[in-house]
Amino acid sequence: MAEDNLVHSHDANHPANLICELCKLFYSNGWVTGTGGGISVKDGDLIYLAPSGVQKERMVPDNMFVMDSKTKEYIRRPQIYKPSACTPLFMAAYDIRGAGACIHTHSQNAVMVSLLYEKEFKIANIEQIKALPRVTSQGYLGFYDTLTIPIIENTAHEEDLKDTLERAILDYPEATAVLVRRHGIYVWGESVWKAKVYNEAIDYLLELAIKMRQCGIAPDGAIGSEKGALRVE
Ligand SMILES: CSC[C@@H](O)[C@@H](O)C(=O)COP(=O)(O)O
Ligand SMILES: [Zn+2]
Repeated sequence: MAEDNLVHSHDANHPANLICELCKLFYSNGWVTGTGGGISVKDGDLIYLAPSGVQKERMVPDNMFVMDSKTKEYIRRPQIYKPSACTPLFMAAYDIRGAGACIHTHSQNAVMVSLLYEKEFKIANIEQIKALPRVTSQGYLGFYDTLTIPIIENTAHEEDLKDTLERAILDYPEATAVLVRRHGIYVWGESVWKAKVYNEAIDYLLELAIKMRQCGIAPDGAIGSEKGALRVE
């Protein structure tokens, strides 16, 4: 079809190629196994989306949907597939935050944290926090800052998360991610590479927080508060 030139490129950084490459990487981290999760990339006025219900690590550029971000109409629509059920959630990150890419994972670290925390996840005083943006002002969080990620309730169907995800994005203007209880996480960024780094840094911090709690250390505790836990002097 004529629209094939929208997804055929020798450029490794073309969004259709990047979605396939990154989903393989995410699969190897256990983030998009069993068809769950995915990633969408925005390139100018074009939004690239994966098909629904497919093995995300086996996708090829030909499988990609392309949407016009202004009209919200598909300008490339592979007939044998439906677009990802995450599409309305990805759109929330594009429309409300002006994101350049949005990642959705079913990371077990995200699911575990959603079970351990009520309304929001917090972690402080850990070096990896410095990989995350301030969002409402220039620059990145500092070592002494607290990272906060809101948690919303899951719904029976992915697309029904849209309203609560949008509410959380508006209620937490400093957040670059939203956790979905018993489901996973949405992480977005200004570009595909920033979204990738934010997702990696957040997943690291979620995993660390689970381990800290297992050792009786509060992830958002003050420096030194861990002394009462397992530390041997
Ligand atoms: C294991 S099914 C998971 C889906 O319901 C959904 O949560 C998901 O993340 C992927 O949706 P998809 O429509 O395949 O892109
Ligand atoms: Zn999902």
